[in-house]
Amino acid sequence: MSFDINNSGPGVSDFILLKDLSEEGLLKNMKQRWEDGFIYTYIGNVIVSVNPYQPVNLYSKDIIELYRTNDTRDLPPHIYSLADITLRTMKYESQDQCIIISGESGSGKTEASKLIMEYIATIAGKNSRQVTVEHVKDQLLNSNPVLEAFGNAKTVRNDNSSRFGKYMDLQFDNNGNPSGGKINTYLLEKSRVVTQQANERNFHIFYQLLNGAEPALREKLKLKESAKYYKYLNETPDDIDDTNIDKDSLNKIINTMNSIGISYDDQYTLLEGIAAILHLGNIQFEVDEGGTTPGSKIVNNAAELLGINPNDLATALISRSINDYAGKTKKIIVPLDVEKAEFSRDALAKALYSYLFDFLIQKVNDQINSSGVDDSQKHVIGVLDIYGFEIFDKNSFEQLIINTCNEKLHQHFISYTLLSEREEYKRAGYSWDTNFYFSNQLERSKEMFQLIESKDKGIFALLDEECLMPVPSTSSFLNKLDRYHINHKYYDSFFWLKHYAGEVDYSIDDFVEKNNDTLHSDLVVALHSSNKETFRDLIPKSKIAKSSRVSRTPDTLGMQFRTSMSSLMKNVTSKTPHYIRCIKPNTTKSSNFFDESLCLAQCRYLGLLENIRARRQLPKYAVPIIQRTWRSYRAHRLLNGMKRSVTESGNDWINIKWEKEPANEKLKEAFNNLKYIYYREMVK
Ligand SMILES: Nc1ncnc2c1ncn2[C@@H]1O[C@H](COP(=O)(O)OP(=O)(O)OP(=O)(O)O)[C@@H](O)[C@H]1O
Repeated sequence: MSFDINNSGPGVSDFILLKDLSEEGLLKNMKQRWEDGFIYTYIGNVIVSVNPYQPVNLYSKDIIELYRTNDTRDLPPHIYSLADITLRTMKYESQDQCIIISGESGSGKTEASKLIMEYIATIAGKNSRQVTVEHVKDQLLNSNPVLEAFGNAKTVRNDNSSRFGKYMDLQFDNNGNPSGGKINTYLLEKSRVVTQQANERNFHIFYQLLNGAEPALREKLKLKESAKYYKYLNETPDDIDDTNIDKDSLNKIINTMNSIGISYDDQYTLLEGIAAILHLGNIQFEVDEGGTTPGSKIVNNAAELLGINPNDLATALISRSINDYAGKTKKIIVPLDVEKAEFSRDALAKALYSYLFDFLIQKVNDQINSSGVDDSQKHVIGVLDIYGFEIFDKNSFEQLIINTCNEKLHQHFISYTLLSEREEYKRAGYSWDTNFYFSNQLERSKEMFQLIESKDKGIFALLDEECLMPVPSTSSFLNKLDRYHINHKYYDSFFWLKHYAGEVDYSIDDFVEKNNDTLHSDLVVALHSSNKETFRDLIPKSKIAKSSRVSRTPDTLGMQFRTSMSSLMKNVTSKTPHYIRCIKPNTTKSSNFFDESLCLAQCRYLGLLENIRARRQLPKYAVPIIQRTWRSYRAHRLLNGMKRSVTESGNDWINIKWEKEPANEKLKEAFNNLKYIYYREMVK
């Protein structure tokens, strides 16, 4: 289907106009539009996007130009419209903005974030110093394939699934021209480095390196040419299909790293680290008279690449110093059995990968962060592309973390977007009856966070407490959960949580292990003894400091998660939010099958129907939707507090009459440009 400026598609292009306000009505409209190639539909100023699973002719410079120069509400619903509003609001209100893209894996979040960036990069620099703008734009867009190589993987749900949350600030100078960007990442799925589910792959870069490296590079990194030789990669029967793609990809990645200014040395460090991880994965432990020993040749390979003395690496893998609490300040060395040594090895591989990932992000940021613009002169548009709610057959610690993060974003959506809007209407003198769904949801969120996060008896706190025990165990953790929460209405034993998006049965057996899954101090010390400065510098300073102390506070995964969540929420809540809700139409990546029950489940947990209902409760007079020009935009803001009444004009547009006319001429003129869409159905 090609883009037609005058065709907004079948059904209603804003769900608020639905005649049949029911789940059936919502799905019918969504299906009908999707089948005809209309993948976008509004709910007021939220965009619902349904993955087309095929190339669509909706994106081009010409179409961008249309959205830039027209009142976007006169055009078919489009992600460009949301990008345009965001950019204008940032410019004209001098306020930081944030676009939150949510939806489950494969629903199109990353594609949406790229489209937003393209739109902004294309139009933001109009009439400005073109060279700088082009540079920033290239840097921003080019960083994507590199981040995807290290942060994405093939999963059963998506061939190119982001296994991390990405928050990108697009920075602008005072004139609204892009001046740079900054990327923050969250919740990298480190466990994938050492194990993957059937038919899934490790992060792309491993295969790209193995299949794409020239013989000389492969020799330097001591790598064989196929994924099948590596334990961390060998669970993927369909790898062969991807070999050629991977081969080409490494060249592309290297070219892109060159183009965004990542030095040869830094690139080599990244690849050396990746190779070291592959060697680590092949280390097997045996038991002889002296206790556990690792296979020496492989240890040598990994140690050499990491610049560590092989004996130091081997010792750190097979033994561990622990705090002697009786003596308060002493550490004692305990040997590890094979299972624990394997655990240490995997912990090192995961930590190393996440350090390399952070290193890459820092290098990209060094290149895209705006220099020469002082912070007070910067405005930003943040784009958040993060995992959606997850319910699998087996839900582990990672799902608890991801789902808690989604609880936070859901709470933010309700409290910030809908309630703050209600307040705005109240201030303008209109009443908007309390919406029970939303007040209930807020109450529910409060209770849920009490259950999950409360400092003393919340789930994460109890888990940390368990991890501090001399012999932590799943059953003792479960007993604690039951003792404190068995009567909680969102909790049930063994252990089950009632999230806003559905009930999730968590497999608790490896929670303790996973929560404790951080690098033990001997491995930190070993890595820090590297004779290669870059590897030494990879380790966060706080880790190094902690490794030299006796500490009673565990540095658990849950704790790291809470810290990173609070920084994410701080970032998001300080900005004006805009929402894109992505829907995945089926699980087979098909462009012609709309799976109604799958879509319904997503509509439910995204709260789409309730969102529509809330919007329909807005005052029956008129709903200001969009601003035609800068002047009318400003007028809208200035006139917002004035009472107004409306008369029906017989079509979708209304005449508005202000009770008090604006005093000054300029405003009057602007006022005449002001356009309001009228929701006929809402006038009873
Ligand atoms: N607007 C679009 N036009 C065409 N194809 C699309 C569009 N959006 C998504 N797709 C297709 O769907 C695939 C999955 O989309 P995407 O990677 O953006 O999902 P995601 O929600 O980011 O998934 P994950 O959470 O696993 O990273 C894309 O690789 C692409 O093939």
